[in-house]
Amino acid sequence: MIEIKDVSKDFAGKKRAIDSLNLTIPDGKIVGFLGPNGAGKSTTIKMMTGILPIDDGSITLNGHDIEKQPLQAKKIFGYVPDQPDMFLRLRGIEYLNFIGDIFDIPVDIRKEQIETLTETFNIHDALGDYIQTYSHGMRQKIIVTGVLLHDPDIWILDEPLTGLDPKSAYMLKEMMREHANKGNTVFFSSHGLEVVEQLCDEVAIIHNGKLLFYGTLDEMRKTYQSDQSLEHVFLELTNDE
Ligand SMILES: Nc1ncnc2c1ncn2[C@@H]1O[C@H](COP(=O)(O)OP(=O)(O)OP(=O)(O)O)[C@@H](O)[C@H]1O
Repeated sequence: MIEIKDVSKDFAGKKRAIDSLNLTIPDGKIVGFLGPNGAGKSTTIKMMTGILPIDDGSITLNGHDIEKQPLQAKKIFGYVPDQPDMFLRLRGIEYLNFIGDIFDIPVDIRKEQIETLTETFNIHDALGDYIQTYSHGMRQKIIVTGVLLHDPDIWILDEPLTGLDPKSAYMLKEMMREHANKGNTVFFSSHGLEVVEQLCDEVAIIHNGKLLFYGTLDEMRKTYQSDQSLEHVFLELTNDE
């Protein structure tokens, strides 16, 4: 479970990026995080993962405060950033072994998992290459593989499906469902409303740093007395005019 309590964030000289955000993301569900460009999705995710400091409020992951207990909190989540341009000077296999080392994954289990996951995502043949030479989708897949390798309870994924080929996107969606069905937390941001409609148990919609809606799609339709698609309600909700 992720608990965001009264969180605010300001960047110097700009309007408030996140404004008193309260959101509890439960276990056992896939929760989609939606909002127009600049709404505050990545900023929220970066505060959840300890990349950005929180100005006001607090965030806990399975009870561990990300700022007060960063090591405990960081052990239990995996994060896929929206821009997977990291560790570019490492070869794919070096990156995965690095993840294996920091999370103490025994070498035999690690080897087997790397084999299976990279075959699934079709990047096995590129493991000896530098990440620098990977395409955007391949970079995403190596980071997703790293997350799956250490098998954290909580998955936090920032636009994980953007840039993935159809088979890899399908596999990742299946894995997300399986992970949630086991009682874990899956939270992901997306601009793909159809994917969210198809995959998520609940959605959170943010706009101008404020939460506009949180609940199931059925609840959303009831609240807004609409039998229309998520796209329709989303556009209505986030229309500033
Ligand atoms: N490092 C930063 N410095 C200054 N302003 C920032 C920084 N990061 C984000 N912002 C601002 O915070 C607001 C929220 O941005 P954020 O990246 O969280 O939006 P987003 O919902 O993830 O958008 P997108 O869908 O385009 O990825 C925007 O106004 C953005 O300009």
